[in-house]
Amino acid sequence: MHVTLVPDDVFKEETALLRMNTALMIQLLIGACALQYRYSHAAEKVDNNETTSTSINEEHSTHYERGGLRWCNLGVSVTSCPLTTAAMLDKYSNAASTIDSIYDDITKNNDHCLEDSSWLLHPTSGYVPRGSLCGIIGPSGAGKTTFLNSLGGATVNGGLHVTGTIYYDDGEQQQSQRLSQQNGDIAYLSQHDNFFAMLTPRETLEFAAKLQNQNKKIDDNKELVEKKLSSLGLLHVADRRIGDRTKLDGGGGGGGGFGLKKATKRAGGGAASGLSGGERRRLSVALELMTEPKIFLADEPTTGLDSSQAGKVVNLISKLAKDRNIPSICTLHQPKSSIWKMLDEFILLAPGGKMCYAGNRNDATAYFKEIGYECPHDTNPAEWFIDLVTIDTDDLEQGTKDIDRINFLHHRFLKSCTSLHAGDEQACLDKQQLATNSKDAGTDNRKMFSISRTLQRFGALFQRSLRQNIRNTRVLMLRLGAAVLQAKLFASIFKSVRHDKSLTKSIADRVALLTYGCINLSIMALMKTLDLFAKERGVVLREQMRSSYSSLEYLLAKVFAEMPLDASFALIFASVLKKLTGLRSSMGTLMKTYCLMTISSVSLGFAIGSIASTAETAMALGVPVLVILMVVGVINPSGVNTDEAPNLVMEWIKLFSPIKWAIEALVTAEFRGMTFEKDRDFWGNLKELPRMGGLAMVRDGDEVLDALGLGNANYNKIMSNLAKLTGSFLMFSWMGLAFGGPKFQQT
Ligand SMILES: Nc1ncnc2c1ncn2[C@@H]1O[C@H](COP(=O)(O)OP(=O)(O)OP(=O)(O)O)[C@@H](O)[C@H]1O
Repeated sequence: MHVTLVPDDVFKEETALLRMNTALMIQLLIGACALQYRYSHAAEKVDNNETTSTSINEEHSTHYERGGLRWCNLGVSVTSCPLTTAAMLDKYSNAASTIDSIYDDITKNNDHCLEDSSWLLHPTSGYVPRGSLCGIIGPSGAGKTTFLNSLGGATVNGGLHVTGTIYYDDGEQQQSQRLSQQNGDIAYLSQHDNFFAMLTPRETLEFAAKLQNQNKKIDDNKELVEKKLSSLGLLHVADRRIGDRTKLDGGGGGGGGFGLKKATKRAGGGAASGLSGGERRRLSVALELMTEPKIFLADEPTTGLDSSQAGKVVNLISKLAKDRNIPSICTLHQPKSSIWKMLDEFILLAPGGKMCYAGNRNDATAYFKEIGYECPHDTNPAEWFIDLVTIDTDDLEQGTKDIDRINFLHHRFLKSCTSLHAGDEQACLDKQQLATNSKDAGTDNRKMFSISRTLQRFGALFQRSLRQNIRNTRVLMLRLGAAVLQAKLFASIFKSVRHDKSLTKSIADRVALLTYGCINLSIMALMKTLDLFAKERGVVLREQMRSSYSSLEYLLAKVFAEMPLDASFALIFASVLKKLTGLRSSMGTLMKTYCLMTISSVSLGFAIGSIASTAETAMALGVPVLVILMVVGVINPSGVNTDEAPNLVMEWIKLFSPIKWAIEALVTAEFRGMTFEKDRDFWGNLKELPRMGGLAMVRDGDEVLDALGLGNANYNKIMSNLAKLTGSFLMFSWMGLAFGGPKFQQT
């Protein structure tokens, strides 16, 4: 999103214009001491059949001096609809057009745009002054998040069309400036808190400080982190692991690894198993404030909190709006009266994103009273307003009445906004030009390449990834136990593969043993990677939206932090298997092959995770892919019929199976050059020969390989192919991360 800082003088000129054009500005002199939008009580006779009506008087001069966030004709539609608020006003009024012919033309050429169903957010213009907290309220599905996303440039490309322009006026500077989330100008607190569960709040903030304030010295960043922890009341949990709220144990893991013992001890030992909902929200706020944002947006910051925690969070956002003198806007679900009173401004949205009010909270009740909807004394105004714009979907007759009422309120709101007149539309268009011209301003210095900064970012990412992996001691112990137990289990199932058993009797079992080892390790590596990757996705998307680091830096950090750990379980599995069985391959060969195959499976997990948007999609994609690669990778134990023409599709899919390459490598190493014992008499030796399928009557290891279709196979070549496949998966992962993530719409 481009939010443009508009010079003071532009607004001052506009103010003068509006003063001249609007008779109602006389009211401004009376209310000059007020610092907010005001809804004038002065009656204005409008349509013939209407009684008195108020209009929303924007105290332009006062507001413009304070500066703030302003949007012009901001709308979100499902098809491209270049309509303006004025055209919308015309639609509802059904009266003779008072707007420029240009808008008439637009309307005529876009009939579908006049349909309510085309809009998720009907185009409107509005303003939130600096230093104020504005709440967006409305029934579920009204379009609150849609509106907030369009303000914050967080509307994902694909399907939806955002039109209009957004400006930021800081009330002081004279230069136009481009604002964006990438530059840290817009803080956007999303509905869900996403963190690395194994990190502490202090580490989480230090990581953000390192990446977002790369120009600052380490000590300055540390000081900043301490300040944030203190100001947001998080000092007492600063060294406690954040934990995962989706798990019953609040984060799992016994603690102890990589500095965690110290962290847990300081936080009060075993009781410290995760942050509460309120603490997590405050940590999210702290993360958004690591830069100096000029706008603070929050999507349902009170979701999942009890009323006391919810009040604290809204109070915090209100305080930061005032302390920093920035506009703060948050969507709120049924705010209780204490939260309602904290709001300076509020926006009422009806279904379809029809704005029915935007302005000062104190003046709202008077405005609605004037138009015939007086809030009863004993009712929370927030509830009353939400009820006004709620459609009864169970009762058809009542539903129709509700829709009529909403259309009336929406129309009156559009009509009351003096800033929506044609002259102002032109001002919007002028500023749109200004925004376009100033696109090059404000280069994001984090994007600039420098080796030291790249290393700094890589270091921070590596450390975070390592901590996340190594601190989950419970999972690590489980994986270690599984590696040892599975090796023991396989050894006991395939008893014939023992030192003291006949070699010739164990041919088929050897193939099966090596194959199961591959399948087992591959499943473990892939599933763990998909799970972790998907859990990190929310955090990474947020950080990438800020251009905190490149996809390559993130991927490399993960590769270096996670792969050695994953490979170590393969080493343990291979060593136990070698110890307990009579496999002919050396310990080194088993370790090398199982390790590379595990790394390849992890890379496959990265590749799938990079294109999956959620954990569910990753699993839904990962499991069938793994099954297919497993089925095509396993060698048919009854031998390969080389007379039959191979299925080309199958052969092509096989190339992408780490399991196939690993099995072939292990089988080749196991059987190449193997000779069978021949110390029995002729009949004894004959009796010992395998008699199963393609392996029947083979006389040495090379014949086994011939029977399995690996007569010309070379261990080193297969390993090199497996390494190349791993590289390809990593390359694909990088491309998936770099190009596959959501793209956001510019307004
Ligand atoms: N990409 C999309 N394509 C089509 N319709 C969408 C899309 N995203 C959201 N909607 C619809 O837009 C409407 C507004 O959604 P939005 O999430 O903004 O509502 P909300 O007021 O925030 O709701 P809630 O309070 O329940 O979170 C809903 O009817 C929703 O189904």
